[in-house]
Amino acid sequence: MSSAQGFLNDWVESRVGLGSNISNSRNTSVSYNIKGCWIPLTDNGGRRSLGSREEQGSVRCRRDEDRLGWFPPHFDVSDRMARLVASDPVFRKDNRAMLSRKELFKNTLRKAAHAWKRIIELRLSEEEASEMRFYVDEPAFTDLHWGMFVPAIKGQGTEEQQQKWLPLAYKMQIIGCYAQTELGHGSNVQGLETTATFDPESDEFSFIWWPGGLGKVSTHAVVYARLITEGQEHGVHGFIVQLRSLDDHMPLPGITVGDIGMKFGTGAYNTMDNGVLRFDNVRIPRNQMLMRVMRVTREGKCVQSNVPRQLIYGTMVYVRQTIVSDASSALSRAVCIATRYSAVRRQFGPQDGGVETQVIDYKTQQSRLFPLLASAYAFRFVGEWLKWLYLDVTQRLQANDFSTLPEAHACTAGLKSLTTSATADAIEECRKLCGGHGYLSSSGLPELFAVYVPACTYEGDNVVLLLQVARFLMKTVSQLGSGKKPVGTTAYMARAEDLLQSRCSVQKAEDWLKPSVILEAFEARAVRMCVACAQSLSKFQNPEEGFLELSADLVEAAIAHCQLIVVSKFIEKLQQDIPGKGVKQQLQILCYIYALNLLHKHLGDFLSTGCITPKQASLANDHLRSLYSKVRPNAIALVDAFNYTDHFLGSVLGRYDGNVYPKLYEEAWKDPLNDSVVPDGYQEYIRPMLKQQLRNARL
Ligand SMILES: CCCCCCCC/C=C\CCCCCCCCCCC/C=C/C(=O)SCCNC(=O)CCNC(=O)[C@H](O)C(C)(C)COP(=O)(O)OP(=O)(O)OC[C@H]1O[C@@H](n2cnc3c(N)ncnc32)[C@H](O)[C@@H]1OP(=O)(O)O
Ligand SMILES: Cc1cc2nc3c(=O)[nH]c(=O)nc-3n(C[C@H](O)[C@H](O)[C@H](O)COP(=O)(O)OP(=O)(O)OC[C@H]3O[C@@H](n4cnc5c(N)ncnc54)[C@H](O)[C@@H]3O)c2cc1C
Repeated sequence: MSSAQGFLNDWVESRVGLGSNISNSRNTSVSYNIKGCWIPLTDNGGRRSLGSREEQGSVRCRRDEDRLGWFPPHFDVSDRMARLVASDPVFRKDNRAMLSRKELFKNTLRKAAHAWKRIIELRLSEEEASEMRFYVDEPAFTDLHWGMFVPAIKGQGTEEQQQKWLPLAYKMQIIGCYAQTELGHGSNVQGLETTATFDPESDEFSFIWWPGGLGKVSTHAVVYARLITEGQEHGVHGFIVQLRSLDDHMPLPGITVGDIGMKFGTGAYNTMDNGVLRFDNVRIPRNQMLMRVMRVTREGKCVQSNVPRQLIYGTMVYVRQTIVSDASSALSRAVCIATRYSAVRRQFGPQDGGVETQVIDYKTQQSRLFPLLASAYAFRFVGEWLKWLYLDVTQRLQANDFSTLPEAHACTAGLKSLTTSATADAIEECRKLCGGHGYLSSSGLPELFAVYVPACTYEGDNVVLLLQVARFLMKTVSQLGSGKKPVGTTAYMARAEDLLQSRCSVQKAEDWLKPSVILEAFEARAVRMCVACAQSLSKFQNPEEGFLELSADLVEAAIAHCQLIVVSKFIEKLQQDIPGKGVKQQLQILCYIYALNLLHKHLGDFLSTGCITPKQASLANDHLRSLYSKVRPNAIALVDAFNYTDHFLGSVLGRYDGNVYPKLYEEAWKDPLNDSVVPDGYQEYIRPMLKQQLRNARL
């Protein structure tokens, strides 16, 4: 689909198939784009009060007003959508923490309906619509409709089923959710208790089920249940089930559906109607089972297709891939707030009464903040790469090549886990980096944290996902001697023998500036941890027992492997042509910071596996410290490059103009508690208490 074409028409008309599973696949490429472009710093136009040091930098983010040269196409779209949303009063940021659940939810419905109206009116492309959703910045039922319901039908439905359901879904004439998790089973999908029993008499299924899904909006769901025909079980499959009437939105007979109640935080993810659903002998036609993987005949016979069973999990692979890019967005947002505020905030300083020090100039602040800045870039690049990997695997699947599916599963699962855990921790760290004001709602950080943390759980608990990576790695190690060459992200394991013996060549701090040295240290660490786990596993008679016993070590090995992927994709990125004066050098510095900070944080792994010596670790740390000084002059430019509008950031501390204190003061007066000078409850509680004290004092 070209972005010039209308989003709605194009989606409806496009030929559906597994290969079109990625929403913005046509815009995906192996190369990377960053939102923003760089030119030598000239002046700051007097617009900002973020202190002075950053103005000494050699690079600076270009904003709309100084368009001069190269812009990645994605930047244009993203920038346009950011401004469209920011200038539309319907999309104004409510103070979500202050709204009741009902108001919150209704506001979300209003915004989602308005977004859809604008998408149609403006004939937005898929990429534009997706950017609009991003900047509206409110979790909504539409995420599940477009992000899971539609992909589930595309990935698991037959051509016929797609032709029937997708046009309805594309026009939003039906709204769907992804109903897989039960009260008692989430991670263990094969353990789902919901059953779909085929009844050959009536050509229908019946269900009993308890989901996490959409409690108030969806008319339809893809429900996952264990298929039973002729008294036999045939594993978990997806079924399209209508939940509510398309006339009056009432639940259909046999269906009990509602919201599961308030979740973590105020505002935050409570804009979403996560739901409870119960089926009592609900019957659906046979052809509403998604049958790409397995077909049930009119007589109730199961016919397996040539597509692997694992494709039933395909929607999760797709969404996990999108979650990695989202991690970079959430992280860059928090880092943008913390970095700008750190340049505004001054504490302590010269004893002679001179101006106090900007907190961003403290080495401790830099050592906490700059690795997070580096991670935001690292996750962006690995997210782009993962999109490419996903596109590649879907194209191969179309051609009946299933060989890269296990790797795609391991990469999406592992990187989803790594990036969401790091991002959730980073948002909280950014809050602390902003001191007391970071705890204010108006900093934007508390809500960002509350909205973001469930990403560590949904789409697969992060530990459960790392155990999937570990299984894949153990399989790879076990095949090393068999002549089967590891490929893709495990290709380095082919050099296992060398990597088990290798000695790090670093002798002085600058030696850590060689990408090959860094890569080899990370490869050696990952191989050694994997091989050590494999050796320990081999001592168990029962491998499953061994896997359970060693699971904590296996998770560590999986993390080492995933960190290697992120580091290597960052290094690969730097081998490409990167336009803009000084840009590549800055990215190089961030890449080293990302890698050396990981090395510092996981020193135990590197030392205990003998990959590096204590002396080399100390040199790495010396070098890391010196890199912070190189980032400092460009720190503000590096966060401006994310090109976030103040509307999107929703943070007084992260304002582009740095005008923090007057705005904090202004914001405080907006609180409903300040509507009256004397608070409600004064007469009832405070006055009697004060009078009592007075009486006691007189006695
Ligand atoms: C404002 C309005 C705008 C409107 C318009 C906007 C337009 C916008 C356009 C686009 C918007 C897009 C938005 C996207 C947004 C997305 C938002 C996301 C919100 C997320 C909400 C949350 C949803 C959920 O949580 S859904 C439920 C998720 N559940 C899980 O993740 C469960 C986790 N568990 C599992 O995955 C599995 O059970 C398991 C893998 C842990 C275990 O499986 P099991 O079979 O029991 O075990 P195992 O034996 O280990 O595995 C068997 C073999 O299968 C392989 N395998 C496992 N998983 C996969 C896989 N996924 N893919 C491939 N292969 C897999 C495994 O390796 C084994 O293989 P082997 O070879 O036999 O070893
Ligand atoms: C905000 C939100 C939105 C959601 N949206 C949806 C949705 O749209 N559709 C849907 O179907 N579901 C949805 N879910 C459900 C979500 O997918 C599950 O909660 C998730 O997959 C985790 O499963 P669980 O709750 O069973 O966790 P559990 O598996 O019960 O995890 C509990 C603990 O046990 C540990 N654990 C579990 N298994 C193992 C193991 N084998 N080895 C070691 N440790 C283990 C985990 O690490 C974790 O610490 C949503 C959840 C949230 C929070």
